[in-house]
This record gives sequence, C-alpha cells and structure tokens, in this order.
Amino acid sequence: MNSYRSLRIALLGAGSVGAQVARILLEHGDELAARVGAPLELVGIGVRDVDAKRDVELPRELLTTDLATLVAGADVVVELLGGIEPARTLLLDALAAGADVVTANKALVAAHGPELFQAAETVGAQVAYEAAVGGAIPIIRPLEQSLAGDRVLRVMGIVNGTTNFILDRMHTEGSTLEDALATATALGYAEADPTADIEGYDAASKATILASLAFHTEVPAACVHREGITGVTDAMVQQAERTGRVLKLVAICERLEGDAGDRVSARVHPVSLPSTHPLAAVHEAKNAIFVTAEAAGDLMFYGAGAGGPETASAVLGDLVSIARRHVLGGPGGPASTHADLAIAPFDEVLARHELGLTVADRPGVLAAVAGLFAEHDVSVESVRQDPGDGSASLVLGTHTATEGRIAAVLEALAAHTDVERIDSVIRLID
Ligand SMILES: NC(=O)c1ccc[n+]([C@@H]2O[C@H](COP(=O)([O-])OP(=O)(O)OC[C@H]3O[C@@H](n4cnc5c(N)ncnc54)[C@H](O)[C@@H]3O)[C@@H](O)[C@H]2O)c1
Ligand SMILES: N[C@@H](CCO)C(=O)O
Ligand code: NA
Repeated sequence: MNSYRSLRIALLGAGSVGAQVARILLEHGDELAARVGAPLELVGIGVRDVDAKRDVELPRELLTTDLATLVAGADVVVELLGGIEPARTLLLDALAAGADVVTANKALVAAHGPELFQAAETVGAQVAYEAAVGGAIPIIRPLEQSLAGDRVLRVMGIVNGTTNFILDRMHTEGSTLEDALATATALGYAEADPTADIEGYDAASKATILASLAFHTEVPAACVHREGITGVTDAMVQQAERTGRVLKLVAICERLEGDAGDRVSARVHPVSLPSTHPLAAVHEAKNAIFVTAEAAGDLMFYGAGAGGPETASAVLGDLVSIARRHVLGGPGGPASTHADLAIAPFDEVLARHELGLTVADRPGVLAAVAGLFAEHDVSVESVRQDPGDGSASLVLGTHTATEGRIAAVLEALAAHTDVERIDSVIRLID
C-alpha cells in the first residue's frame, strides 16, 4: 500500500443497509484498503439513538447523534438514512466542503439528483448511487460507463423487491397483500414507509434515475406515470393464472422515435405477462432489468434488488471506487444530460390492455360494449364471456392502443348503464 493518508468515512444511518455496511467495513477493512491504496477509517456512524437495539453489534464509541459534526470532518460521506431531509442538507453540506458522497437513497436522487450533481461538479467531488437502483445489481455503472458509447432504446424491468415479493407470494401461496408485505418488511426489503413500495413511488424514483441515465436527459420524477399494486385483487391474480400469465410491477423507460425528434417516456404499473416470459421467473425480492441498446442489443441484469447485506455490497463497491479516485486525484465527472430529449405525455404511450367487466346479461350488451371500443378507435382482439346470475363477466383483450384512447373507453364504460362494474384493468406484455 502506498503512503496516502487514511480516508475518513462518515456513515449516516445504521438500519438494514447501514449496519451491514459498517459490519463489512469493520470486518474487511484491510482488504478494501488494499484495493483503494489507502486505509479506510470509519470515523463515526450517525444514528438517532446510540442505545437502540441492533441486529449487528457496532462499536459504541463510533455512534453519534450529531450527524452535522460527523459530516463536517469526513472525506467520504455514506448516506443510508433514507428520506429527503435531513439527508439532502447533510449531503449538500458534505459536497460544499469537498467531500465525496455515496448514497442508496433513490427518493433523494430522483427528487434532488440535479442539485446534488451540480453541487458536486462545482467542487470536483463525486456522487455515487449504485445501490439506489436494483440493490446489489450493477446497473447504474453499466448505464453510465459501459454503455456510454451506445444509444439506449429501452430499459424495462422489475425494480422493486417488496412488490415483487408480494405479487410472487399472492401467485404461489395465495397470500394476501397485507401478509406478504409484513414478511417483506420483516426481511428488511420494504421502505421505512412501505407505501413507497406498494404505491409504486419507489419504482417510479428508480425509473426517473434509469431514464435520466439511459437517455442523457433530465427526466423529472413528476413526468413518470405511476401506478402501484394496491389495485391488484385476488381475482386479477386468478384471472392471469387462468390464461397462463403472471402479474408483475414493472418500470418501462423508452426512447420514442418521432418525425419531430425523439422523445422519452418513463412509467411504472402492473402488467400481465406470459409465464414463459423471462421476467415471470423473477421470484421473491429479486430484480431483473432488460436494457436494449442500438449496437449492444438486449442485455439482462438480474439479482438481489433489496436486502441489507446485498445492498451493502453495492454501497461498498461505490465507496471503494470513489476512494480510489480520491487517492489518484481528479474531479468527478458531470452528470450527462446533453441529449435533453422531450418527455412524451403518458396519453400517447402504446399498450395492449385486458379489461374485466361485469355487465348485464341480456341480448345486445356485448355489441354495445364492443361499440364503445370502436367509437374510441380501440380494436378488440379477444372476448371471453362467463354467464352469471343476471349478470355476466366479460374479459376483453385489446390490440395496441394509446393510453389516452383506453382511458376514454374506460370512462365510457363506467358511464354505460349495462356495465355494472369495471373489475380489472391490466396491461399485457407478450
Ligand atoms: N433495505 C433495502 O433493501 C434497500 C435497498 C436499496 C436501497 N435502500 C435505501 O437505503 C436507505 C436505507 O434503507 P434501510 O432499509 O437501511 O432503512 P432503515 O429504515 O432500516 O434504516 C435507516 C436508518 O436511518 C436512521 N435515521 C433516519 N433518519 C435519521 C436521522 N435524522 N438521524 C439519525 N438516524 C436517522 C433510522 O433510525 C434507521 O435506523 C434508504 O434510502 C433506502 O431506500 C434500501
Ligand atoms: N424497498 C426497496 C428497497 C430496494 O431499493 C425494494 O423493495 O426494492
Ligand atoms: Na444497483
């Protein structure tokens, strides 16, 4: 090892991920230091309560509740608190003082990434956030560096471990959403407020980050269409199974070619996909992300999308890489947003839908319902009808149509006297 001085590492947060980062750093510090070329000194761990019970025993003398002072003396700040504040202010202070930053906080990067990157660029510091998307899976660095010479066309995948765990348990064990969420929380997969997982906010934050990196364009979180899994019912799960399909929550980021210039779209919603689709084989809290690039073709990234030790792997990878550059010198690179593509409105995005309806069981109803689709220029591909007691269940599959047209059909169906209920709406992936 050369004679570079120790790098002072401040760790903020000792929860599921933070405690594992501290443990590995303390257990394997020598090995990591050898890779960096300088000792990595964990100078303190910022916590809420130094006496709190933790799964991992941490040296008491490292624990402090004074996060601001801890940050002020650090070369690298590793933020694993979650949430926007105080994480944002602490990291901006760290960057202003010239420290580098590692974070797993996708909510913060999605909402305030440009502000953090700008602050880093001003002082030549670095911000690394590999753990923010796909947990342990290397996906940020491949998009930022490995594919920097290519043109990414599409990024699609399962990016939230908690909702994948829940949907998987609903399919394989008939669990309720609530029971499966409780297990995912106990396993350390869920966010501190699990609404972020089940309502799709977490996946939407990740879609913002992926789309911004993939398309070299700032894609604000507000431009990502978001639907979670709270509308997924047991009946929808069973309906999917009857047709050899499974339900998954996916993020889709696309580059849409157009005569007036390319645009980008990012969205998160449940989909129904054939059980033979590669994403159908992604079980438990695993994540999988497909990247399609013009020259590279299809690439698939698969692995642990959540979990303390798994996510700690990505955090420490960032720490080693950032520390190496700290030792070698040279500023961090600016965020790449040169393409600055327009964002396509969600209404113009194309998809195939399957709608489940309960309708009055009398002659002419099927024709009336089909007429509503025709009126809005949506072509019906398949119809299945199961008679009931005075009412009938209809399942209609559409050809590809814009989201705007489907929304108009749904509005017309909801207003139609023969339509008792819209039971389910799910997008189909082939
Ligand atoms: N758990 C995962 O699988 C996972 C995976 C990828 C990314 N992340 C991200 O990593 C970050 C941490 O996640 P986690 O699962 O470890 O969360 P966690 O809730 O288990 O841990 C966060 C810790 O930070 C502490 N904390 C919060 N605010 C604080 C404050 N103001 N002062 C002192 N301590 C404070 C909390 O008390 C808690 O112990 C989040 O941004 C999360 O989105 C988590
Ligand atoms: N709550 C997140 C953690 C990983 O980012 C998930 O379930 O995917
Ligand atoms: Na990752």
